[in-house]
Amino acid sequence: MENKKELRTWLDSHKLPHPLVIAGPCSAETEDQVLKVAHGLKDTDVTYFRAGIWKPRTRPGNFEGVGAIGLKWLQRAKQETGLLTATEVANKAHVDLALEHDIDLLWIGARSTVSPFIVQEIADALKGTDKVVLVKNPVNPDLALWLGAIERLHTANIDKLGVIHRGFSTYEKTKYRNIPEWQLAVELQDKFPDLPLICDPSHITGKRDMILDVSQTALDLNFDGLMIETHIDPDNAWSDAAQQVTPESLIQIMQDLRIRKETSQEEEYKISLSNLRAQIDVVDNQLLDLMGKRMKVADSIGALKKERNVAVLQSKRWNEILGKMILEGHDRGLSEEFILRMFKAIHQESINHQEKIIKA
Ligand SMILES: O=C(O)C(=O)C[C@]1(C(=O)O)C=C[C@@H](O)C=C1
Repeated sequence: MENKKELRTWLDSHKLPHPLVIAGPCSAETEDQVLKVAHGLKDTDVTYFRAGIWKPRTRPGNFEGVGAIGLKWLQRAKQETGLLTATEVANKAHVDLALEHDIDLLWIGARSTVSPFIVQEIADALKGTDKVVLVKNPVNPDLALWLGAIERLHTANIDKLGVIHRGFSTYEKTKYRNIPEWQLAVELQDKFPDLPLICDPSHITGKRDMILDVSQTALDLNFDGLMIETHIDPDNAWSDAAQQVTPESLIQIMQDLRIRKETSQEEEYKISLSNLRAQIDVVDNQLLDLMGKRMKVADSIGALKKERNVAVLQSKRWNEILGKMILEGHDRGLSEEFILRMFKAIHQESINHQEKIIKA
């Protein structure tokens, strides 16, 4: 599959003066709840009203969605508010029911994107549909798997496509529910600049007070839209209570977000930017020179270890370096997360260099 301008047509046809907004409750709970949220979102920046009808839950025994009856509530919400409708589908039966009820936008969830069998089943069921179909990233940070799902839909003649970035599962405890790994979204934009890219800050953060911040980062990275879980009474929601916001908060978030232009044609801006970029180029070259030098020292250590028959990995020394660099980095305004990533990569490269020498 190749990038093409037409991938954006469905999004551009909305002619929005702001990012696309998809909002609504994590789960449809009752008809009254669905309609109240929808009315709260009427006449706002929201274009698509979302609600989960079938909920994939990590453990059994939790609320798993109201099922097909909720699709009727979505239809009623559309009639009463004019909002287009959206829901998640995870198999052929869901697709058939969603199409029967004329749902406007369907998305494939992160737990389905990991399974090529499921994605293919959904693509076959959707063949040739004129509905919008969005694919959430797989739970693991695998760009090829994510794009593979898009390709299956594209091959099934589905033209109105897009992706949703909802972050990635990790065993490590972080401030996020699902870590954003923004570089994957940046890589995806490099490959498919015209494929609409939506951010789901609700699932990335898991906490409503972080949603504005993550949404702003997404817009700063040229995302085309946001999917934000919105509930009339978030604390008492039947699923994902901590990450839902009220319609009023959503309106406030949209007001607080700064929408920046992709670039500026002003001469002064262009001159300042090119000066600064020249400085970045100089520093990048210095960084490479230093890395090259460091690896030469590692080569010498490798040769010494070979001579004395000593193991390459020296955990004590390595942990000392890490601890010291985190402190030094902090003094220079560098985050611990960045220092860890950078030095882990440097350490790995140093080990690779030494291995080469020891095995020679
Ligand atoms: O100090 C060593 O023994 C090294 O081999 C160097 C180095 C490093 O690159 O800093 C590499 C591997 C060890 O695990 C520890 C540190």
